[in-house]
Amino acid sequence: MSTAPQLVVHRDKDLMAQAAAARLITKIVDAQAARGSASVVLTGGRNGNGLLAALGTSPARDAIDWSRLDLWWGDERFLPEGDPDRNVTQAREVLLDSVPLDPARVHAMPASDGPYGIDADTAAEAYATELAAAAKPENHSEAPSFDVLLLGVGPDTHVASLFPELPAVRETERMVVGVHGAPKPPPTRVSLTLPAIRSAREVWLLAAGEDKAQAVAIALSGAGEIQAPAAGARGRFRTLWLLDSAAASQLPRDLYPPASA
Ligand SMILES: O=C1O[C@H](COP(=O)(O)O)[C@@H](O)[C@H](O)[C@H]1O
Repeated sequence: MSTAPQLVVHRDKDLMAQAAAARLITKIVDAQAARGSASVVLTGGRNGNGLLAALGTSPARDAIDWSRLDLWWGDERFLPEGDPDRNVTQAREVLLDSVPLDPARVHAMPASDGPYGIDADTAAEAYATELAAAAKPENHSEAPSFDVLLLGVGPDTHVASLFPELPAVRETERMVVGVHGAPKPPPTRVSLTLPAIRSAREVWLLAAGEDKAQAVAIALSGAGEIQAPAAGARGRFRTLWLLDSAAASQLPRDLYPPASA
């Protein structure tokens, strides 16, 4: 199953982050009530970290049972453990170090000084093995059925570390790949692929700011996923674009939804 994108436009990026955080808290609490635990795939970048920071200051964060939450990553900059540019380092700083997570449920992607050495392809294979171990037979996928998979949208329409025209966005079999020659530093990364992204129940794409406006308009106007990877990111039950008004400013009239403040 694949879902048509739904759009929610907020007044500005702070309100977008707070509303997305509130939405995520509800989704996690609901999933824990329905299935005992919840699984969320985190994204890096300004909007992903903005959401986590907003979640950290929300009084409702205590509604989450943090010990029954699995966290995964959509991509990672392939750098040494603790490097300030790693997505997991930034996520720990803005939120993860201040909540009572079960460390065994925090599935960070390998670092370049980790057990798989400096080979991003081997690191990607190891992460794929970890995903497969968490997948259930009824998922019919080599990846778990994540409750929510978050993706920041880059100004060039990249999501996770799937950049336009690079081999990673063309992958149709593997769940995780090493990325080489990324146009945004660092050049070496590890990323979920579109098939892995599409195994999620819900995919939420986050974009705020004028510099994202063109990417949002292109991805939502029928572009192909090889040229505009964000266009290929879809959830099985829901695909939600969470925007601020600046990022929505170049959307064609027929796509622009009423502002939801
Ligand atoms: O490098 C990355 O960029 C994207 C988007 O980041 P942003 O700062 O332009 O919002 C991010 O989602 C991805 O996880 C990250 O590795």
